[in-house]
Amino acid sequence: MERSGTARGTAGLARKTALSAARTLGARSTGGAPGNKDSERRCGEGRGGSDVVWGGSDRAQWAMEFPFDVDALFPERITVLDQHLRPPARRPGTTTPARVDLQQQIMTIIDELGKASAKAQNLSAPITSASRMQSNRHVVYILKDSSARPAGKGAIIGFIKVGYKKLFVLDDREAHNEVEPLCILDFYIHESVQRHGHGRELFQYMLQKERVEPHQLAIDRPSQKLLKFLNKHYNLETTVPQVNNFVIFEGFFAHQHPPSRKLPPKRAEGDIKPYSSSDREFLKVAVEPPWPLNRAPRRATPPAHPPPRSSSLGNSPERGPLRPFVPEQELLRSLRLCPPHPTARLLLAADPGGSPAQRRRTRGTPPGLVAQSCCYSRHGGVNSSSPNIGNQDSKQGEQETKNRFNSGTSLWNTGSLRGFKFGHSTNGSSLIPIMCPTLKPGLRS
Ligand SMILES: CC(=O)SCCNC(=O)CCNC(=O)[C@H](O)C(C)(C)COP(=O)(O)OP(=O)(O)OC[C@H]1O[C@@H](n2cnc3c(N)ncnc32)[C@H](O)[C@@H]1OP(=O)(O)O
Repeated sequence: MERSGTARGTAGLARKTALSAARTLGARSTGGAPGNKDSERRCGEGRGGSDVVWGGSDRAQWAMEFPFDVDALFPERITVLDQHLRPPARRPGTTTPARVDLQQQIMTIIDELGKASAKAQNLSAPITSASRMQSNRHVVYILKDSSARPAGKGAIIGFIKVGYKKLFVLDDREAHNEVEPLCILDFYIHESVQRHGHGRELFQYMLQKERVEPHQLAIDRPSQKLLKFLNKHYNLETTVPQVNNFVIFEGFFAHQHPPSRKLPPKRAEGDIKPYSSSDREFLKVAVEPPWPLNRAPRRATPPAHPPPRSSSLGNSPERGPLRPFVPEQELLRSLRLCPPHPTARLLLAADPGGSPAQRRRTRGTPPGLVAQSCCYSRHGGVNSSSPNIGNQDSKQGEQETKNRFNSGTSLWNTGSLRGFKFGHSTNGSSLIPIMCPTLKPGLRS
């Protein structure tokens, strides 16, 4: 009996929430100082022309309303939630609904905040949701509006989500450092109350609770607004260029006390992971690389979404989408299995017999071919500028190349791609990489 009652309650709540979401992000953007109804006026300037109510009072508070009592759910002005999403202890004397209902309410709030934040940042999908919270060790700080009770239920102003992440960051001498700083992962204040100091209040509270200094933080793809915010309130301006999506500021390496844990010293370049996983990775565009790299197995299939953010400042956020790193051996294996590219076939057809010219070049391939510098081209194709062209009689080179790939056929250079040189066997059966000299972690689109 009780169960079905709870289920009905949850379904009712979900229905209400869905209705509400259809109106304005699941939570009604409503505001207005209590007792200030006369000065209220409706306007369509809110998000998506939603039912935002504007008030004329200086003390007017605006925020996100929910169809349940947010004020009772979150007794404190700022509530801290971890992956367990445990409802905070309620004020004495308040009726206590079933725990499952309270948790459902918390999940609704987080989901709606995540959607609102994504919309504010032009992200194709929320990076904050109840389910993502439950599956990560992140912490969310939620700021409620304690003064405005337009419907007697309180309202939510915004949130900040943080979490520790292992990152590979470059210092100002471009040395790699493996660290685990506290990262700002998502941050949002409702549009109607931005630039009222709420962001600072929340940020400051988080800094105190987490016991960190602003310069010790890493920021996951900060927006322009956040960069300005950090500059204004914390004098954070000069960034240390990175090859991943995180932004760190000058001073990050100055104090290596916790929570930024410096891990063992610089490794050989090849051992360093090419990027540090951002919470926004899953939003990235699946940029199809030219064949044959597009045949390489991927660890994750990124959804085909538009770029996660259009406006970002600094070095790291402006970089193009990163792709999951394909281990070298895996890549080589898959490349050997790849069928020849149609263009390669055409070239071969136009230049029958694997092209004597090509063969001559191949014969001239010196041993140095396998250690040329990387000359990445998105378009691949024939690399006529190869410094190897013209060295025709180096049998030693040919032999070395043959031995390297056990192919038994001669190779000609068809181009280079992301640190790999590609050669095509003269029987046209496969395009294979003939070098991978300096697979630099940072050299991505
Ligand atoms: C890792 C990430 O989470 S990146 C995503 C960050 N979030 C967003 O961009 C979502 C949209 N923006 C927001 O939610 C808010 O503007 C926040 C969270 C960035 C800041 O919260 P606020 O309550 O507005 O900040 P607060 O009032 O304390 O400080 C205001 C300062 O922030 C900066 N700022 C806030 N809004 C803007 C804006 N629209 N344009 C430029 N700067 C802005 C300015 O420095 C501003 O000072 P100013 O008004 O004197 O110019």
